[in-house]
Amino acid sequence: MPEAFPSLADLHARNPLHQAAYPDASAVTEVVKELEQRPPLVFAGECDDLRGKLAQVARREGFVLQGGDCAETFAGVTAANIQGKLRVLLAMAVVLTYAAQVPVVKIGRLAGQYAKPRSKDTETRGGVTLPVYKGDAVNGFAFTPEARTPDPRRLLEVYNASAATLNLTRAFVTGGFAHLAQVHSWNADWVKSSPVGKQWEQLADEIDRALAFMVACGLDDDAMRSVDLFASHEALLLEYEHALTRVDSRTQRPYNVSGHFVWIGERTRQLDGAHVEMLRHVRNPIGIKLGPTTTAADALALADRLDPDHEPGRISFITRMGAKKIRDLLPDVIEGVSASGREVVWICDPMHGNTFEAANGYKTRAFGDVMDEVNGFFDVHDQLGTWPGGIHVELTGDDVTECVGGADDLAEGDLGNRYESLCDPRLNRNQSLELAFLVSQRLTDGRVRRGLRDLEQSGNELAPARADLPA
Ligand SMILES: O=C[C@H](O)[C@H](O)COP(=O)(O)O
Ligand SMILES: C=C(OP(=O)(O)O)C(=O)O
Repeated sequence: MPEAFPSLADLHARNPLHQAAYPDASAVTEVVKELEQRPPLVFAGECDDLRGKLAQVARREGFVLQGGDCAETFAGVTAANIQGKLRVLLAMAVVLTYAAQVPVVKIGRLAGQYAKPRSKDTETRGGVTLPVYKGDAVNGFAFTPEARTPDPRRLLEVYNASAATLNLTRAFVTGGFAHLAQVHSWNADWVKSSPVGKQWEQLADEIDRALAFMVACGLDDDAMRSVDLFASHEALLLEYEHALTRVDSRTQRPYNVSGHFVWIGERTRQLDGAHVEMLRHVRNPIGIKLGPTTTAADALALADRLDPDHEPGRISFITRMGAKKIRDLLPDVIEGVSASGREVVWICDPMHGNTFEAANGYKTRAFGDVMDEVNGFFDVHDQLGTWPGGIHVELTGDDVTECVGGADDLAEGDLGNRYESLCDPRLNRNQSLELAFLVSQRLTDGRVRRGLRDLEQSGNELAPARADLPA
């Protein structure tokens, strides 16, 4: 008999971190009641489907691409903005699937990513101190006392914005927009002169030819019409996540129906904390961020608490150690978890350990550091013989200037041109696509190396000559 889902009061008794300090408790109660009446945003069966796909990834049969805004905004719920994000995610997925030949599990950081844990509770400008912006789910970005006061009614707007985003996303990915025959049109307005734009055009041409060949052979290309794209966000605000946890009529078990995949952040993953307690009861596949202080014992304790049954696909560890530290810190954590016999999904978040302040005051990340962390992630998995299961990236479909470097060589002086993130800097669409090409190269290298190893082990006579290829 599964344990009862804890009440909101039980969770609050654990002193949860990074919550909103609402001035009016009765308004919170009203909002929670209303949210509890709203229909689910996702279905339990879809969460099970994703758990199955993640189990395949853990078995080395796929790769996760998880990406989207650092912080979604209500103003950003427009067709153009959502389409832009989907185009870049789908393009990255095509690069990984076609170039690296791995099935890609696509998970958007979208339709719910509206709340942010912050380093400080307040912000001071010109001698005035106000509550810090904690995401549109909590308060407004404008630097006024009215905007910065947490307002629980914003949670209803989170629900509405997420529903609208999911609705359009479902229409895009199943209604023909994602058809592989459209790859050219997804990015028709991309700068063709940029190196990554040219690389994309070449790949799109190849895909066109491959599809034409399939059709000429009499094969149906209908399977290429639609794709699966799942929604994810950090399960941070207890009022929202709790109100959207429902008992599934098929299984009588609780599911968080605000997104298919929810994760616990680096700042709220305390073993006895409210977030771990809440998510240990739900059946969704869940992510856990692991920063540079994580030990193997921490990771194992979290896995034991959140996945006592060792259920395939249940747990994804999203590591974000920083480019300088990953090669030293990650091996112990992976070895400790692997030694326990667990098969988890390992995902690399190369963003959150690589943030710095530019000389002109912008919070930024360098594309070189992002790539260095991704390379470190692949290096460590190659050395240990474990599977690098995916990447988790903050990105946008627009031409923003928030991260420096990349093929277009953005400099710190360019950051002010188009810095739009309300929290952390995102890769723009060229940087995102460039990252996908580099990751696809690492996956291809790994495939070649594993193929050679298998060939060698099988005693095939071709093996000695091939084994001379670079390690
Ligand atoms: O996205 C992660 C955190 O919410 C973010 O990095 C916190 O930013 P801060 O350190 O500016 O508060
Ligand atoms: C807050 C985030 O990351 P982390 O918990 O890893 O700091 C995030 O991904 O938005």
